[in-house]
Amino acid sequence: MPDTIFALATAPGRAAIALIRLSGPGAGGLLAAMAGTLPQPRLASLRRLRDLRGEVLDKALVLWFPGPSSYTGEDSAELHLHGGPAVVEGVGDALVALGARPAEPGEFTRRAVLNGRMDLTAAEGVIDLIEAETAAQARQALRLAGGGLAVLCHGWADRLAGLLARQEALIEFEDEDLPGTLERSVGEGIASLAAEIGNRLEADAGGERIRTGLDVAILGAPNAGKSSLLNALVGREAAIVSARAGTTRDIVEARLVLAGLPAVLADTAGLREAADEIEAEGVRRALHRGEEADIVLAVLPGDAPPDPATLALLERRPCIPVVSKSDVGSLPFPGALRVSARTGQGLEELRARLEAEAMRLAPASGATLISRPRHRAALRDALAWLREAAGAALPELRADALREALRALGRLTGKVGAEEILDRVFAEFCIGK
Ligand SMILES: Nc1nc2c(ncn2[C@@H]2O[C@H](COP(=O)(O)OP(=O)(O)OP(=O)(O)O)[C@@H](O)[C@H]2O)c(=O)[nH]1
Ligand SMILES: [K+]
Ligand SMILES: [Mg+2]
Repeated sequence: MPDTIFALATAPGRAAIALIRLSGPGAGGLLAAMAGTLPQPRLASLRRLRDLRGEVLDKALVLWFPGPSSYTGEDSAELHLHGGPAVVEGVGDALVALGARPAEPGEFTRRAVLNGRMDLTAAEGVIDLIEAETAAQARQALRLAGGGLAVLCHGWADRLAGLLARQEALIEFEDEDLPGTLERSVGEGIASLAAEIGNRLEADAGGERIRTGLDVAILGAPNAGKSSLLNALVGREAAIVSARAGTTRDIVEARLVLAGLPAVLADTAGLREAADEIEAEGVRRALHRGEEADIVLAVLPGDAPPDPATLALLERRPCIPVVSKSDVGSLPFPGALRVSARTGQGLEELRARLEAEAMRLAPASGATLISRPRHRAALRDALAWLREAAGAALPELRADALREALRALGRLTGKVGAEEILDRVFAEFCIGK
């Protein structure tokens, strides 16, 4: 029998209200012991809560959610306490004395998954919703938490199971006169399923970026005005600016939101022949960041000829060329945006360009469901096995491949290999959820 667990579900510290949740077979007994009697299910009741000695701990709103129609699927309760640390501690102590134990991070949602109240992808949506910093992220998380991916996967798994059953019939009754249409229909079923999964993978290409946000890097020669540009874009003095070349030696990060997506804007050390090992490390970090970033701003000072290192960078990867210091010079450069951190000229256009790029990389329509590498890997696996099944030379091999495709979908929804995958997923959770 599972333990009865409890946790503070609201943020710790002083607040108007602190919410403690309870879940497990002992939840009803605990609630009755503290509140006198069990209140009516799902109706808020005002009760005095007492400890084992009968001492009043708080006057609180309590809710009773008998299983299985609760968040976790178990008997559960909520205590809406006055939000002082002493009240919360007193109630926690009383719950422990009555036999409950503090919950592990994510343990409530984990129980919900184990009790079939939601699948693993919906649980991930719950974490994402808690972590969401922008509207686009929240929309994506809500769709996931609402079972958007789960419903798709269950539909695919059902069809796959049907195909597998027909394929097995083909094997079992090989000598009998099964209609050739059966074999053909299995083949067609595999092809249409593969096409659907493939389309979804393609349509959701930017889904992971919506969840993780975008990486934007500013690169260019020393004194090109990179740090000034960072500060101008984020509207504060995040990086040190000076007339001395080589001011920035390490990466300086600042956050901003682009078209509803969180982004990290990274200022880097100027690209140059380094004079010592610290400078060399700075340049190495800059170049590395430039390779990894989703978007690179290649800054060329408007009052000097373009430098070879920045030109080489522009050759190597797609960048947005930016001519800086447009108030003092206007180097002609094809396709470049002209900006001045000093006068603010061109900053609006640069921002618009960044937003357009962000939308191209991660369509923030909220229509995406694939939001993690785990989702993509499992669907790619399922797709690879479907293709294997389509090309299989023997009926037995085709059945094996279909079984593997079904397992891949099962890993995605948490039906297969649950424990270890659950551990990994719930490691991200906070306590009380
Ligand atoms: N006139 C003018 N000067 C600018 C502008 N932007 C930067 N500067 C000046 O250019 C010099 C270098 O600016 P930084 O922002 O430190 O340049 P950086 O590329 O970060 O330099 P390093 O970190 O040393 O590589 C400073 O003296 C700035 O005041 C601008 O838009 N117009
Ligand atoms: K500088
Ligand atoms: Mg700098």
